[in-house]
Amino acid sequence: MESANARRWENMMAWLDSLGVATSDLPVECRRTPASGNGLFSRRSCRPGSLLFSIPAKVMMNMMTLKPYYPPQTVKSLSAMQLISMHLLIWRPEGDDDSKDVLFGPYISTLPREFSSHPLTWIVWSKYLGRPCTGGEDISLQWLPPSISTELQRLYSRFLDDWCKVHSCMMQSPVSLDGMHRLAGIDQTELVMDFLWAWLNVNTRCIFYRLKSSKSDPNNLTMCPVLDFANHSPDKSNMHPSPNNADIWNFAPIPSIGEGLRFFSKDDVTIEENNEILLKYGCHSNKTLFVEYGFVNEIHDAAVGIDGEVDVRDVVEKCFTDPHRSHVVKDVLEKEGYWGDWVIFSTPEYARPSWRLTTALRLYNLMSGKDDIEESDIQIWRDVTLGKRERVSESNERSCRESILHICEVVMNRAQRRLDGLVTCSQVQQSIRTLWMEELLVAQAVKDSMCRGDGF
Ligand SMILES: C[S@@+](CC[C@H](N)C(=O)[O-])C[C@H]1O[C@@H](n2cnc3c(N)ncnc32)[C@H](O)[C@@H]1O
Repeated sequence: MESANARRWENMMAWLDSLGVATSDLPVECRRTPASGNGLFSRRSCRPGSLLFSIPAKVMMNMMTLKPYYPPQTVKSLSAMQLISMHLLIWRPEGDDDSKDVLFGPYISTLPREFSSHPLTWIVWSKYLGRPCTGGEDISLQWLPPSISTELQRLYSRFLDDWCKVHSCMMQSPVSLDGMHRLAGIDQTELVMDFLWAWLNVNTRCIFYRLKSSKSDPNNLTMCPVLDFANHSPDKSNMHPSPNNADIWNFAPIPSIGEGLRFFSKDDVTIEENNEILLKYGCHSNKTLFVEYGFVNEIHDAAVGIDGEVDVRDVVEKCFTDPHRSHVVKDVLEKEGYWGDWVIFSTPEYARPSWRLTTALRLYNLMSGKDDIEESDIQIWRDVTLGKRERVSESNERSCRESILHICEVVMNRAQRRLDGLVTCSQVQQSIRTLWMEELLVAQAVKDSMCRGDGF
């Protein structure tokens, strides 16, 4: 590990020790990985189901541990995401220095110092600075598949909403922390860039942590030292958190900051010395991984078929060429809850359009050649959606199959063109290639399935 990283890790260990967390015998440590930044590695062999490390509640950064240090109206008006991001904004380390936060400084100092390879950075740079991101990848946002761009715009809106909220909150009820002096001297654009750094740290590192009485409360999240060095693997994860009482009994934790978290090796896995400790962040698509975390799962063996999906909404909307028919179809689909979220997907076992996509195409094709749609026709279509009948008609099914084939052709052609154009390959470009490759392979698999006459 580079010396700065090693020193920051050691400082965090000393800080944890000072707060009563025994770290001298910790079986894990931070090391540099070839392609995933820092990672967590085992210092010795760990038996299946053994405790790897415990993180007490008081060293986690979340709404409850930050609450005592901010005015009540600030805490009340901000979400957990916003409050933690604001705290990081205030205490962002300057240059290569350590964070001056007396509460969480040694932890904050271990966080990544920049996010130039994260796609949200490219969008914020282009909007605020009017130029591509430097010091990282000169990647044009135009290279991204359309559904990724749409999702990235949504992330950008979330980021902007949080920034507006934090900014107005800091204006209305100024926080009297020493760290505010640093912010007073910087301009607005720099401030947004600092908030971007803070927000991306929270968004890429926060985990679910029960703090509220409702399980689905969005404020049930925390930053967790040590754990947040763990990288993701979809199929080789060897660690899991153990549920605590609040999770098991489904109530807000006592005490209010929670009981902390304990992490175990999986019951069927022996972790050998020097193995990387990996978590599964969730069953996320590559679209989500790329937009939220800035990386993708590699495609390992395309020959056996891939687990993948392609959001084809933009292609479908372009297929809806007849403006009158499209308008009526959109109306019905919106009313019945079937507008958008249309994907084709594949697994090694099968490939097909999603039910929502098939449902939309059935309705569109039902209207083929008609100026208007009869309620009785809609009822037939509705009966299919409700499982009361299998199909609208044989010819409607054939037209849908043709529409799906057309969608696959469009997706394959544009993916191939993009892949031909993306020749130089940095790590970021490799991720973008993987996104296009997934589009190509999934569309090919769905096309093959349609040509074979498989049901959908
Ligand atoms: C919780 S942090 C993990 C620690 C992080 N690697 C670091 O250097 O601090 C999550 C971030 O790690 C990186 N990451 C995690 N798993 C990865 C993987 N399988 N491949 C590439 N990058 C990964 C991504 O940048 C992601 O946003």
